[in-house]
Amino acid sequence: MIESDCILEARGLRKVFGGFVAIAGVDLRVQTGHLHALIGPNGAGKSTLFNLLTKFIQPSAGEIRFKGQDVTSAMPATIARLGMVRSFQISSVFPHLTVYENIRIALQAHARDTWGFWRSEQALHRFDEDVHDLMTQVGLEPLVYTRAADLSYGRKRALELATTLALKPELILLDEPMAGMGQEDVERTSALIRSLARRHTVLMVEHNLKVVADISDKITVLRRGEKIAEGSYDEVAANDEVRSAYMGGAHG
Ligand SMILES: Nc1ncnc2c1ncn2[C@@H]1O[C@H](COP(=O)(O)OP(=O)(O)OP(=O)(O)O)[C@@H](O)[C@H]1O
Repeated sequence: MIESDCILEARGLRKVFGGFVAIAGVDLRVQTGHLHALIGPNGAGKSTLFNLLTKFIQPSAGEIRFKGQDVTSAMPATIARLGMVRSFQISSVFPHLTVYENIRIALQAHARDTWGFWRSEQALHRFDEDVHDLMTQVGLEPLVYTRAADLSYGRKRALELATTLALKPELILLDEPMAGMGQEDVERTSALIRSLARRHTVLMVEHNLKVVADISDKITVLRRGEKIAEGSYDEVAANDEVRSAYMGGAHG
């Protein structure tokens, strides 16, 4: 049985690619309200585990439960409807539309999915409050009429996050949210993710260990498809196996 404080649980997850064991029977528990990071050296299996959890690929063995429900065979769209949403992959930003329009379209898409209406201009104003709320949450309020194409890289990611939040997720999955960012954007984005984690559970794969140290509640460390450590940053950083995995020259 799954305890109620655990929003996502994987048991014995295994993925074999043509004889190569990429994930070798991993157990993972993501606690409700946590910002949980998945780290490990290159080739450790982070992306594979992430793709398994978000149902982009099917496990060779094992079980995945979201809010107690078995989603091992569910499609990505199904788990998204249940409240587990992967950002930066599912959400799409339209470059020629403004920040406001992009967020409103995401809200419309979600509403249509749920209710099957919202067509008239008048009805669109029903979204104004939610658009405003989401823009505020991700710090894009001053850029309401800026086209997505004209935003900095970090701001674009903030917009993508807003369109993810429009889907009303309970669990947000972030795949290397800081990838390709300069220092200023990294600082802004990590503060943003930390603030989102006050209202949502977040599971992220992230290479930037400073960010992971600064904002995570719990960290799972993978190496060669196996979980080698789990706990707070201080706990995993003190683990001999983790230290030797990172001293092997690979980065986080
Ligand atoms: N589709 C696939 N077919 C065959 N092997 C794969 C496939 N996907 C991943 N692998 C292998 O599984 C192992 C784990 O890869 P994965 O990309 O999950 O690691 P990672 O921890 O995300 O690495 P990185 O930090 O470099 O992104 C690697 O050895 C990789 O070559």
